[in-house]
Amino acid sequence: MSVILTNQSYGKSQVCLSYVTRRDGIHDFIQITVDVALEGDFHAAYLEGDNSNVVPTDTVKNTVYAIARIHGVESIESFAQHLAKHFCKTYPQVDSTTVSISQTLWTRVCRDGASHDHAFVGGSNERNTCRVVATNDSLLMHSGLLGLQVLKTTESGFVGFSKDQYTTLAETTDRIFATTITADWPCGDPTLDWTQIRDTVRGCLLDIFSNRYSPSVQKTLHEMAEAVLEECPQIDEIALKMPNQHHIPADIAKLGLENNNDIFVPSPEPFGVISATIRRVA
Ligand SMILES: O=c1[nH]c(=O)c2[nH]c(=O)[nH]c2[nH]1
Repeated sequence: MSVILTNQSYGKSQVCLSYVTRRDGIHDFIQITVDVALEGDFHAAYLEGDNSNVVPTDTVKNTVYAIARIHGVESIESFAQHLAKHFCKTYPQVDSTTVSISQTLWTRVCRDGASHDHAFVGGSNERNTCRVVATNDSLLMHSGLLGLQVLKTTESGFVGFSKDQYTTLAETTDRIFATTITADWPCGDPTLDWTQIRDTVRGCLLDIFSNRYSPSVQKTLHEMAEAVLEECPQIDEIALKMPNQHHIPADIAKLGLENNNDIFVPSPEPFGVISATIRRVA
């Protein structure tokens, strides 16, 4: 039988690192999980068992910590950039390196308006994300966030949809809207303040979600993306994914009781999946 190796990459996943910055007794804390994938001239390892070009994934893991020591972790984007460039610069057999980072969020403890110097609160599933793809002469960067879980108890409806013999969904102009937002946007310019841009994006997403009537997840998603592109001239495109996490009115009529639109069954599955990419046109 004749076969062909059409593509290959390898690396290390889920490398966890925590990083403390100390400035005048005030500490910052960043916790990240890093995935690194290398592409390049590794064919001989697959085809002949020749490992001479293979940078062990164990070395890849160690390099994550070494680059943190050398360059620091000022932002996930700057760290991903240093790490991705390192493999391309160091190993001629590496054509391209993809570094994906997910940041676990810790917020400073605040009491009576004062932020604590070195104590933080965690616990949310929200993550900041980035993905960098580097070669020796190109750099592709994306920033993002995921796990931003939001819900509103009114100002959402869904009417006028297509109906056929299988449609049972009732029209409503007052329903619960719950979703967990994933957002991803290209952010190639190395002069950008990625952290500040992410804060603005997050603010726009929450503002539109909270303060505009939603005739569908689709329309709200589009309005959220439009607001981001309007507020952030540095971003030309944003991809959003917003599952529709249904809270279905409980059928208590069969119990002889009336549902006043206040008793719901949270329904984790199945769930609607709504996603789109919206781009600025000149
Ligand atoms: O906002 C919505 N969009 C849909 O496409 C859809 N489909 C559905 O059953 N409920 C909803 N809600």
